[in-house]
Amino acid sequence: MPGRGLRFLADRRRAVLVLAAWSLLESAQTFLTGYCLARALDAGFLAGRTTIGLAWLAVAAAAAFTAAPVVRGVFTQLAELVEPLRDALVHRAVSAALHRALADPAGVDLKAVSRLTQQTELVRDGFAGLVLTARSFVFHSVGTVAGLLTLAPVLLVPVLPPLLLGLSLLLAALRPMARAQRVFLDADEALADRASGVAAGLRDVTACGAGDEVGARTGAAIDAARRASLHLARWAAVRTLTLGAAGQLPVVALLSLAPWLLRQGVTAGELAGAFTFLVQSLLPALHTLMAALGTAGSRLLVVLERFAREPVEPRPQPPAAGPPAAPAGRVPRARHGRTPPAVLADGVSMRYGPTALPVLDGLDLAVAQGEHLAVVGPSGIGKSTLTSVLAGLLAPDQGAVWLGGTPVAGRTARELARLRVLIPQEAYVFTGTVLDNLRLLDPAAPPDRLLRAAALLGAAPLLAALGGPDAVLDPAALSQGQRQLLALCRAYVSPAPLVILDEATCHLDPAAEASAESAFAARPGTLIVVAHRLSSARRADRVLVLDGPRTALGTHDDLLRRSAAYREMTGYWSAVRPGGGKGGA
Ligand SMILES: Nc1ncnc2c1ncn2[C@@H]1O[C@H](COP(=O)(O)OP(=O)(O)OP(=O)(O)O)[C@@H](O)[C@H]1O
Repeated sequence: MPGRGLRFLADRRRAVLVLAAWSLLESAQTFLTGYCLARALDAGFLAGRTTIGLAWLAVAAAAAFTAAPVVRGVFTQLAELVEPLRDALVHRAVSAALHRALADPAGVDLKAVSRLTQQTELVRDGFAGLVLTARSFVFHSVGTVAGLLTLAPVLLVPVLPPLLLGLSLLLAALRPMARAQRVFLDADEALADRASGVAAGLRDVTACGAGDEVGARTGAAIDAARRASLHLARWAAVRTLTLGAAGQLPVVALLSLAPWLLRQGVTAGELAGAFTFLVQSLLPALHTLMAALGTAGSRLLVVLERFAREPVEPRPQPPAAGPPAAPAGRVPRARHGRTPPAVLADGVSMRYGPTALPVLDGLDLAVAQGEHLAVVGPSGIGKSTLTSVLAGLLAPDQGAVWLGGTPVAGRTARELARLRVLIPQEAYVFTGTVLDNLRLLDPAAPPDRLLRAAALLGAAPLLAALGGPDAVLDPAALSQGQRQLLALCRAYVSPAPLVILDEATCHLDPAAEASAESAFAARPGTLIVVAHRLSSARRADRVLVLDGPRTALGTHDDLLRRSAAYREMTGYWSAVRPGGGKGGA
């Protein structure tokens, strides 16, 4: 990074030199301010020659009047340095976003917007601030040292040692300060990612009964952010100490050694001039430099690192989730026998408010152990509401639900997790290894079982693309389909006998969806799928058509004969996509 920075400045040598020339004029001003005051006192006012004193002050005032053109010159040259940097960053951010979009057309790179706007502006402001303050400090120091040397070289004795000590301390603290800032930003981002991941997958987390586990992981992220923030605050204190050493100590030393300096032949005017150099020029310049280094500097470093990490070449495309090598054949399923049904809903009604129309109105449903049921219906009719009620996430206003003969009412999240697993559309994936993600619902599951499940569900190529089972996942880097595949693997190995997929395959392509559903159908247990493609409904043993008063239950062929709602729906699906899809893949 420093190498690239130097190369950037070397390419703009002319702007740097002109900026240095303007800055030299600024240090001449610094020099004149203290020097004229010393002469005004010694040769003028203290010698009883008021006119000469006033004349020296007039020279200092004239020097101050040149400040405006100097500042204008400085800022013009600063723009010559800063704007090309901004253009280069925008170019880089756009290229990276386009390449990312080409690599994953379904993915939405929200960070690109931040890089284009906020992060680019952060770099621009931070870089401009640093150049401005660093340059100002260097030239004010040159002006101060030149002034002290001209007035009386012995004045450097109290000033130079604390100044050099403070600056060395600051230089030594820069790296650890930047590290602390980087750790803080990383921890902060990790916390934000985790919080947004949990928020997006809250239904998944609740449905899985993984609240404690996710709470512990989120708590750990909060602790890490708190520790990083404290560490950063300690370095801010060190920065203040270095400011004290470099800026205030020379003033204290100058005042303390004043009697000795007077004995060395330093005049009162020279002492006042030296004091002016320190208090009016060096100290403010040092103060702004420290502030810029402490805040803008470390932020700049971190944001620039982000830009540098961003690939501007197309990334290798992760393989699409393909079908598993050989989906196992259907396990023979017990039909309604003496065993209790896997799912029994008895007169279930559900409305979202006292005055709202019921979404479910006296629904009766029995799903046999081992059965595969598809639920279809127009958007907003209540399919997700039904899955939530069956999974025990929503308590019905009337009626009751039993899973395998156990009433769901009053069960804890852990108890429910043993009875069923519900995978919604928004899959929850967290920063952790691939295996940790897969065994969220069964922490004791051996790795080979997890990998077998992944292979069955067609997720093996994805796992390989992610870097293997022990690779650490970045949830933000995963597409919706990839997240869904991981959540499906997790559900597959769950010990729950009932799996409910609420459009949990909607981001997979039809082939991947078919193999995932076949794998679930072959899994011992019962499967309920909210279908969003005709093909998905056709694969099921029975189909529940949710459509208010036209609600019907039967096999695909049976429903085609007797349910107008089902015929309309299949007609719509076929018209939208002859292959049977409703879209969304
Ligand atoms: N938390 C809620 N509060 C109030 N109304 C809700 C809530 N959740 C769902 N609804 C309403 O209940 C109805 C059924 O919603 P639900 O999500 O169950 O339908 P859906 O068939 O799954 O829809 P889609 O296919 O679009 O996902 C809709 O009118 C919806 O607006």
